[in-house]
Amino acid sequence: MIEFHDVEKYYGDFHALHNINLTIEAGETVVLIGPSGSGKSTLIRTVNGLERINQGQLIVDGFDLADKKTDMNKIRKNVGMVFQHFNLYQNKTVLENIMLAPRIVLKKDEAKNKELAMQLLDKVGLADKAQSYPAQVSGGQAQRIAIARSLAMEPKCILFDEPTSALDPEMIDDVLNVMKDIARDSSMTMLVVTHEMGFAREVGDRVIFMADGHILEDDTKEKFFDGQPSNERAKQFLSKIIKH
Ligand SMILES: Nc1ncnc2c1ncn2[C@@H]1O[C@H](COP(=O)(O)OP(=O)(O)OP(=O)(O)O)[C@@H](O)[C@H]1O
Repeated sequence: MIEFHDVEKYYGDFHALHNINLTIEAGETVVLIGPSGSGKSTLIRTVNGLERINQGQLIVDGFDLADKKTDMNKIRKNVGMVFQHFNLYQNKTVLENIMLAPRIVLKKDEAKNKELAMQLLDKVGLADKAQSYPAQVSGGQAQRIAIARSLAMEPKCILFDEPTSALDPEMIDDVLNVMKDIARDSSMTMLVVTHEMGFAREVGDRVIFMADGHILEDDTKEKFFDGQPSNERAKQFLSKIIKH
């Protein structure tokens, strides 16, 4: 479970997150949307400690992230992240990319590590790429490998920061389908920043709309898409993105 209580985040003088209060239950899939610069990335990056909060309380899986004594390595083991750019190690095979963190961080047994890595590659439809190098796969394939790499740590929660926005259009669906599979696994908590409203409609539990560092709307997807958001800016944003 993730709990934000009165969270504030500043970058120097710039107030990036205002009074964030939010509870995300284990297993939920929450989609964050909003205009550019509204604080979506900042918010999800606080969950694994990539950005520290300045005020308030943020509890992730029982750990208080505002407490300087909290061991951030424990958080990062439980909270995976997939970025817009996949950042695979170019000089390692696809299989090695997936096995690296569990080997180093979890000290996982080699045979078990390899078994899970191959299962995950199969899950993302790329078992035949195990011995390839990142330069030999497409962007969409690289992103699916990055997702498998994140899952190999067996996290309880996974954060996605615009995972499809750097991809060619024909590759987006393959990545979204992998993400939908993960979302349907009720044990995984997912926070997803995306403009893919089809994803939100199909597998999201909740939709959060942010603007200027504020959460202006936090609805079930049914209320957000079918019942209309109550916030005027959220309404305008929605009509714009649905049109495109
Ligand atoms: N490291 C940083 N230092 C200073 N300002 C930052 C930093 N990171 C983000 N910001 C600012 O904080 C605000 C929120 O940025 P953030 O990336 O969280 O927004 P976003 O909603 O994810 O935007 P986008 O959709 O464009 O990625 C923006 O005004 C951005 O310029």
